[in-house]
Amino acid sequence: HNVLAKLGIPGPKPSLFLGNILQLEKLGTVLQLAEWKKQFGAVFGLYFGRQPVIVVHDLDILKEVLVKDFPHFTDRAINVSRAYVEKGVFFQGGVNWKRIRNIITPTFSSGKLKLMIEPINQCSGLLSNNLATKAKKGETVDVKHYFGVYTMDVIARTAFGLNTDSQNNPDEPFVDNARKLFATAKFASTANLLSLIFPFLRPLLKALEVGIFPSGPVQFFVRTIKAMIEQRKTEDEATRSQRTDFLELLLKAESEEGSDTHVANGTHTKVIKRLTLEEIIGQAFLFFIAGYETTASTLQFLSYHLVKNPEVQEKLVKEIETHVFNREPTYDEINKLTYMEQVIFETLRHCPPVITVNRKASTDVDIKGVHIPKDAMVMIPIYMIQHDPENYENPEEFRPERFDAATRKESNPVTFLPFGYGPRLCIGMRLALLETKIALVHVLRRVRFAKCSETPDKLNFKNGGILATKDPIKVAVELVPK
Ligand code: HEM
Repeated sequence: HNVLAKLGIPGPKPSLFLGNILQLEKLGTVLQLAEWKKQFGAVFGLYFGRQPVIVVHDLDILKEVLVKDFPHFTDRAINVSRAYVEKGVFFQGGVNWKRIRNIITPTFSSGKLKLMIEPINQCSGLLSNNLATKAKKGETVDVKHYFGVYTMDVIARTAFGLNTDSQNNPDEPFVDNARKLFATAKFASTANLLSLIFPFLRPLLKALEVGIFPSGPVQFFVRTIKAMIEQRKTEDEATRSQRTDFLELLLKAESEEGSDTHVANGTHTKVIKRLTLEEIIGQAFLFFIAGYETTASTLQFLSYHLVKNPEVQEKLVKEIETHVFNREPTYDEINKLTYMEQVIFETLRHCPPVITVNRKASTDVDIKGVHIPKDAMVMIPIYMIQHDPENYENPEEFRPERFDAATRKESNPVTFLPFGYGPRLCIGMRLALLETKIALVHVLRRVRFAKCSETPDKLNFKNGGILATKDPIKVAVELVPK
């Protein structure tokens, strides 16, 4: 606990075993980080157990960490310790991260996304029908629930070719298990705390299969993915060649031949391009969890902002009416909805679903007078950066114009980080934007979001690394006359 002070990096006093974890848990990441920024400035240090963490708000330093010095900051400092899950590209580091990332990148190309338009339109059609039914009954809506079942259906169809009907089937196990995964996933789980305080316990915790994610839902997803893979292997060539989902692309990579040479610190390593079965399951699991919660949260916060800013909702509706006639939107039409993109970006600025991301230094690095020691974690406080009045004037106001083409051109890209930045940027970003836009086109043709007596005046966030409100966000939905 002297490491950072010796380097002249100020910060709150850590407690003996836990460091500063309990302070973050008690006040919540958003409020506690804001408090410390006021006290210690743009760069300060804390400890997760024994792990030194340098929290950086300085945009120049961040750019170096995320882009220019990325070779020294490729890894995240996250310990998931659970079979299959840890193989997901999000959790991998170094050579393995690069290999898996290269293999799965084509899965999210524009060509592949175009193939997903049809299933996403189908899921969005169901979503708008369900919201219209609620409107007819005059009932209020828990928006997270409706958008959560929508994003689960989208990911099940686009990633696995599964025709789940989470939107109409309240017992659909995918949604139930995904919800449990996030409701109980805790950074401050006993297992995680133990592994931070006593790093030598990590192999034992791994063997015992304990980590951030609860075991029941993880086992459900792993079992389901394994069964889907087995099923695919029994299908004939013709059936499989029709399949265009992510799982099929991952399975193709299982039989891929060839190798690449990876060069790091003057050492050449031969890297096999192929994915192992365990790695395929890891990626498939990751797509489920990454694709569900984040996009559902975005739609949830967006509808809340539309309720609070009716003029934005009307402008959005006008744009939809101008560009997308009364039928399923095409890929090109979706790309013309520039105001909608501004509204989505402003939502992601105001309410980034992921509050912070981290990078771990693989060697000692000096950036702008700050010495970052080997193995220290650099924390990128996304929420704070996007709410800093130096980066955005009156940051608490919802103003989509901040993202019009001219203003964006002038702005520093490191001030907008909802999908991260640099070579480890979110791989599903374009899919997330696409499904958000298609959902909005369908929904706003049928209903408008409006305030009800249960709509909160102010969002009240829970503790944790994912931005979630303490109480469900409820709004009214009003039917658009035909
Ligand atoms: C609005 C929705 C989403 C948000 C806000 C979001 C946010 C993020 C963030 C902040 C990161 C870390 C980036 C970094 O470290 O620089 C990330 C990584 C990732 N995301 Fe997303 N995400 C979203 C949707 C999706 C979807 C739909 C998928 C896939 C189905 C996905 C898959 C991934 C993967 C695989 C990574 C790990 C990339 C790597 O480590 O190389 N995300 N996402």
